[in-house]
Amino acid sequence: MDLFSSVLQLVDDAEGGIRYWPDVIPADLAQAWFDALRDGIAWRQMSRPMYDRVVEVPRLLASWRLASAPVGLPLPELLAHVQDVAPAPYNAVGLNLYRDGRDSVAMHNDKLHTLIPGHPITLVSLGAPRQMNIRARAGGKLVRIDLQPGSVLSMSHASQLTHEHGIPKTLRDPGPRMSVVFRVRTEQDE
Ligand SMILES: O=C(O)CCC(=O)C(=O)O
Ligand SMILES: [Fe+2]
Repeated sequence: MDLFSSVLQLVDDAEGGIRYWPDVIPADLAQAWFDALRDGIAWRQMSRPMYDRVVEVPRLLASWRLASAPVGLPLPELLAHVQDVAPAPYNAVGLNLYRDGRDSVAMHNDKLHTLIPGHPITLVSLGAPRQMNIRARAGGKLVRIDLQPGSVLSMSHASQLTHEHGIPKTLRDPGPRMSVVFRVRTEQDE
C-alpha cells in the first residue's frame, strides 16, 4: 500500500522522473528541524566570478558526506523520511538557506560528474514555501511547483540531462526557507 498516495508525477522518465510528495513530515517537526538546522550550522557565504566581478551566491550553503556530518543535527531523522518515499544509498547532504525572497538559485541542472548514475537527488523543504520552476531543456511549458515545508521532491539522475530547475526570486517576503538535498556521490569527489 502506498502510504504517501498524494505523490505528484511532474516529469516522467525510465528512472522515476521528478516526483513531489507534499506532506511527508508533520508541520511541527518540519518547523523544529528548520530551527535546529538554521541555528546549528555554520552556514557559508560563497562567492563566484561573474564576468569581470566576483558576486556573492544568493543563498547560504553547507554540505557534508553523511558519514562526517556534525552530530546533533536532525539529518538522520530527515534521511529516514526521505528513505520512506525515495529510497537510495544516499551518502552526501547539501543544504541551502534562502534568507528572504531575494535569495534564489538560477535555472540549472545538478552536476552529475560526482554522482552515481541511476540514483535520484532528493530534497526536503523546510521553513517558508517557495516556488520551484522546472523546464525541459528541449523547450515546452514551465512546471511551477510550490515546495511546502515538510515536502519531498525527488529528481532522477536521468532528469538532470533533460530538465533544469531553479528557485526564482520573489518580491513577496516569504520568510526564510531551507532545502536539505540528499545525493549518492562517488568515492572520489571534490
Ligand atoms: O532549494 C531547492 O529546492 C533547490 C536546490 C538545488 O537545486 C540544488 O541544491 O542544487
Ligand atoms: Fe539543483
